[in-house]
Amino acid sequence: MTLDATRAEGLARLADFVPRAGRAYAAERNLDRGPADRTNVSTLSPWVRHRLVTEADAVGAVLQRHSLDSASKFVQEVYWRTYWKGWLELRPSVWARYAAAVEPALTGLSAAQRASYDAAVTGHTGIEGFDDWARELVDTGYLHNHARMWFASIWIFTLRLPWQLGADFFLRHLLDGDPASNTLSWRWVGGLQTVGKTYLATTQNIEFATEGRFHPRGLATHAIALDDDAPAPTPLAAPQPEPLPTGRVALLLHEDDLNAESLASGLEAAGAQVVAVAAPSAGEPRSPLSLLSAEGFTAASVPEPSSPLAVEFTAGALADGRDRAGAHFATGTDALDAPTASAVLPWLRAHNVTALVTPYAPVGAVRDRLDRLASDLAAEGVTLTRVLRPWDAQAWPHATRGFFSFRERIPALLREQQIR
Ligand SMILES: Cc1cc2nc3c(=O)[nH]c(=O)nc-3n(C[C@H](O)[C@H](O)[C@H](O)COP(=O)(O)OP(=O)(O)OC[C@H]3O[C@@H](n4cnc5c(N)ncnc54)[C@H](O)[C@@H]3O)c2cc1C
Repeated sequence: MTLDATRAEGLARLADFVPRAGRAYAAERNLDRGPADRTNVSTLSPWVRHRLVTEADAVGAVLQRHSLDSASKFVQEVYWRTYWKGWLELRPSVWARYAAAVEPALTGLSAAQRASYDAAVTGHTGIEGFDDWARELVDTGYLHNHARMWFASIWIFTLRLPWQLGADFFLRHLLDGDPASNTLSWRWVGGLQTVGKTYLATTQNIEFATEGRFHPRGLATHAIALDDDAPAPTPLAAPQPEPLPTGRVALLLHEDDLNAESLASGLEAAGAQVVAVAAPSAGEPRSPLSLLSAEGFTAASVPEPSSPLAVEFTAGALADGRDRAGAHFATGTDALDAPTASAVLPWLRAHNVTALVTPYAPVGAVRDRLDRLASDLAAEGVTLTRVLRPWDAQAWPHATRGFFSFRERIPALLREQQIR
């Protein structure tokens, strides 16, 4: 994986992948041929995760070349991301419970479990494939979807380690580490997401889909769904677009949405004039354990509480998003130490602005941070308006049930987006 965290690189990868996004993707996407050959998948997720490339960019480019019928698998995969984001948005307590469970899961490990955990995250369990994926994840920041499923299944059902710690390990190291896709996929493997349905990794499937590279022995032969201490909550109402401010506004970017250019027409139509652009110079702590580690919690002394690759990728993405927005709005740009009131207020005063806009951040660490910022700024008479993207506003209300009912909406959602 290159670490070029720019929209230009993401679009170049998308253009390269488009010819393979139709029937070839549908036929071959489930094969994990290893890090040297990723041509059967797009590897776009780190760019999409930060919206250096938007979901509309990816689906739009593919449907320029292929019919929806032949590219249906690719389009559905992109909509899995949208679905997971929407599902969590309607049930924010699932994120809060996961985040709160990580520290007790770590401190509650017995000595034998801690040894097993340390072996798992450093690739020393002796389980063929699993150890290779642990090292590949740390070395490259990427794993094929099936390797993620096998890894999570072996973590939960063979090693019997708490799923929350595996999810944290992924979140720290994946360049595409994403609160919704990661947390809910781990829950899905463990049988918490779709009641009674688990995912069991088998030697046969791994051997087949890795084209014989791995033949792990001693895997669990049963996958009994994990117990949930609280069933999935009733979905909340989906967020609605807020009225946008008029006149001079400052734009604060963050790592969850670095495509301010595509929000510009909505801002302009509302009469908002962007006169200053800023973004933090670094992303939020990658995971609940990274956050604890940053706060000095010693039991969080896990190997690499913040993956240097992921930290670097996010910082690069923030700089690229900031520069492009500055060029688009023809304003100066600033890099803030952090999106806190103590950094934001002097910046706003320097530009003589009291209205701040930011792309809507879905449930996760950035959202937690922006909620604190909004309340601190309100006390100073500054409003923070979150700009909800039509892509999310149109799709999220349908994430009330399972993916299979959500996916029925895809053709209508594409029409609303005026894609095809
Ligand atoms: C345990 C587990 C953890 C995961 N954690 C993450 C995560 O933190 N961040 C993340 O972006 N994805 C996560 N995924 C989903 C999926 O594995 C990755 O999105 C995909 O492998 C990215 O590789 P790609 O870009 O080559 O995908 P492609 O196959 O080329 O798919 C195209 C795009 O569709 C989206 N996509 C594909 N599959 C999924 C999926 N199952 N769920 C959501 N979006 C999908 C991604 O944006 C991806 O870039 C996880 C899956 C599992 C099983």
